[in-house]
Amino acid sequence: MKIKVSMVAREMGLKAKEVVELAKELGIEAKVRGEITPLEAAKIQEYFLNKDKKSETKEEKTEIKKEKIETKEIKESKEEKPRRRRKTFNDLVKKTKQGITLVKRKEEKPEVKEKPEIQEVKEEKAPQPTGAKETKKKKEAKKVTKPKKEEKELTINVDLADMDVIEENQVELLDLYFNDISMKDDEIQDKVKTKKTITENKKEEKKAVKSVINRRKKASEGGLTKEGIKKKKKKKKEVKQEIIKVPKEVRVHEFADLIKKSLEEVITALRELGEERDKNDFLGEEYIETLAEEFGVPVEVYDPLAEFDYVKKYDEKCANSENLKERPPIVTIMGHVDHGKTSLLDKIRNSRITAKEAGGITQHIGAYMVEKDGKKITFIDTPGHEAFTEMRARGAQVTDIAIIVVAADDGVMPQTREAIAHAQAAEVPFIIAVNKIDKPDANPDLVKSQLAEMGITPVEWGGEYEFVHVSAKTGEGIDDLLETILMQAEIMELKADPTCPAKAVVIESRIEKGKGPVGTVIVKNGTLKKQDSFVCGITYGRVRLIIDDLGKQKKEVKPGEPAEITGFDEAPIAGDTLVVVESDKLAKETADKWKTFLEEREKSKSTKATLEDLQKMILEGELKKLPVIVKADTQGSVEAIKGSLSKLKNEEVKVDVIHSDVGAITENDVILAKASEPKAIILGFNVRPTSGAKTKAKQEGIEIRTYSIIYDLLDDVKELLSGLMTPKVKEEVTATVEVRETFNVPKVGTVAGCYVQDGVVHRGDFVRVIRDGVVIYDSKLASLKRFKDDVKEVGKGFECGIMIEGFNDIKVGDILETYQKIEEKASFEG
Ligand SMILES: Nc1nc2c(ncn2[C@@H]2O[C@H](COP(=O)(O)OP(=O)(O)OP(=O)(O)O)[C@@H](O)[C@H]2O)c(=O)[nH]1
Repeated sequence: MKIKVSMVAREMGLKAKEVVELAKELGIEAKVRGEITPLEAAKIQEYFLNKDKKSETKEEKTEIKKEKIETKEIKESKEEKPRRRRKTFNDLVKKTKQGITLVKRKEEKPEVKEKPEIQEVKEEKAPQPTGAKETKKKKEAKKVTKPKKEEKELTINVDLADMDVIEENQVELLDLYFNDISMKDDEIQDKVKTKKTITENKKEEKKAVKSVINRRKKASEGGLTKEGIKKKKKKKKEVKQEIIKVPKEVRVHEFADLIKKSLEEVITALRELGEERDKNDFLGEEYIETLAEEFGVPVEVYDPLAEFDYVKKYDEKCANSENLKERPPIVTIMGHVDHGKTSLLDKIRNSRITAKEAGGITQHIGAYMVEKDGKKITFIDTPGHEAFTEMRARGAQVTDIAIIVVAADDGVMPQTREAIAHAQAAEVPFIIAVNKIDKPDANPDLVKSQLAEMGITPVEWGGEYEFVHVSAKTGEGIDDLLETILMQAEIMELKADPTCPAKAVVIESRIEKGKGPVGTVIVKNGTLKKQDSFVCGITYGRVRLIIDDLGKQKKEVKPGEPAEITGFDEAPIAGDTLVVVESDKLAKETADKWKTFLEEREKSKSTKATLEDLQKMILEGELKKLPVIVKADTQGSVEAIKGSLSKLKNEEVKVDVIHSDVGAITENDVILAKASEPKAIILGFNVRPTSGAKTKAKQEGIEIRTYSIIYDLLDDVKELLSGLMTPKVKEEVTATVEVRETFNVPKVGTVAGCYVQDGVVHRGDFVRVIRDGVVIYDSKLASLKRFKDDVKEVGKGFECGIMIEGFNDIKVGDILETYQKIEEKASFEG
């Protein structure tokens, strides 16, 4: 990738001509309207900064140390360039998500506190290079990404070599002062994988639920309400009361039991908050807290998962590791049937064997490592996206980089699209390996244009995706592929701390005669050693044997490396995470707790339907989109449906097509739907699910809907979206009541003697107090009586006694307007 001189100039606050002159002084050839490499840009900038520094030093006539100068510059740049935008975490996320970008960010300097804001500059689209030039450019670009001593020595703080393509026409400079760039690699990885972190989701959930509660409580606002007084009084009592521990996921009836209230009381309290829930519904954390306050019961909400989640505990413990070291990338190969996935895996493995470990016997353990230019790469030996997504669905994402194999003589096929959808859904960057390039009818350009149509544009066409021409038969391009993988790994800065206890992911397992349960694991962090006690999902054990992919016994496994281990109590499940713990006892205890937790969670989830889940999520502000998978009989239908679905959106909800393709609904679609967060709904047009897909969908609680008329499909989706939208609340006035007398009842409050002028007053109605034509209070009826009896309703022309919740200042002559709130299902207009 090259950068326009004009753009470099703009970034430096100079004219292009001045940049050309600086370049000349450095012996770099540059033209005002020309382009330079990021490294050249970096050199120019450093040179310029140093020049500047010298002149400053002269002026001040003081010897200032280099670091000080840097700090000063930072401050100055902050003052001088207020337009600069600070690099945000989202930018980092964006960066890593976008497949291959071309350059590596440099080490940041954590001690520097000042952070200049970064300016976004527009880059004109690079012209599409052709032929030999194209290859040259690519090579040049690649060169820039390699760790160069020269680059490492640079002390400049804003480095154009750190430029990163963010959007097609944009180039952004990384802010090297941004402290978070020093985030541990695992953190970055984790954050990248889950676009929204759990904490973010929590915050949003809390915010959303709070806003629902606030909205619905609006009626009782405006002064010290009875509830408020109640709360204050009860708070005093709380001091003496025992704190009740309530699990985060609790049903209404379980909550009632825990706080020793009747189910009726809890349901009524919820209703008063505007929430219609039945006994089996789950309460959100916010409702638990609000209800507890209402009842004056001190509670402590705890997350049962946190107690059992050994992986989370491990991550917390090892989060601030200071011994991060580069680790090998973990690669999965995916693609259409017969496009050469297995052949490619074999070729890569054999090239390693023949070249390096001649005589070594390849052990098929489910993963293997190769070395290229002194760096290791781990390949997962099970090609295909099923295993990849199954693992993700189990919460473990082991793959760092995916290779999508496309046969050059066959082009993009359904499973190519599927594989891409799976990688994209998992936010795993991918490289396209255009295979069978040796074949006479190979047409790599066709593959490129087919993928470009899907938005997967090759780098040489100005896009972001690396395409590598390979032949699994002749071995052509394999080196290039490995180089590209390493380049991507470098961008991702995959790091781990080998000094920590190990965390590994199981990728395969089996029971072997004489050895017992055997599992292949890939270590994600720490070093796994013989005799380590571990927990692994619901199983546990102690590492007895470690065998590598060449069949050799080993004493330990380092981060990024695969190995087969024995010592499990039971066969582990692929996708489960193994974590080393202090003792066998703790390992067993943790595994048992995990098992209990999973069983409980399974029980509690079993009554929840997908749609209900979605609806609840949207009500709680968690969900803004309805994830769907579209399968249809022809490409034309797929496009038409996708086009129409994309238009179905409003400010609250929208459809998110996570995958679409021609053909029957398969088990893979179900797996993908399951791995989506939240689970996706599968829409079939003129196609049906296979029996395997039907069974799997039933097992996994995935909804499949099939249609033969597009309008029916769209109507149904609109209906679903309507169901997911927050219901509209309409007010309906029930009566107009005149206050004719007031009575002060000691310890009870003011009772208004009223006459119903119009309509019918109901117990439980809301009420507005109108004095001299102005609404002075909005609340609810606390009681409705005829003479001394509580009544359900009082009609026009009758007298009644009314008390208003939280309001005693009622006066003769006040008019009460009673009303009801009617929830109307929102209707999606689109
Ligand atoms: N000429 C040529 N043939 C290849 C190449 N790669 C694979 N093949 C052939 O293509 C066929 C399919 O290759 P596989 O490696 O089995 O393909 P796959 O994608 O693993 O297939 P499945 O495992 O069935 O999904 C085999 O006959 C291979 O010999 C290649 O680069 N060139």
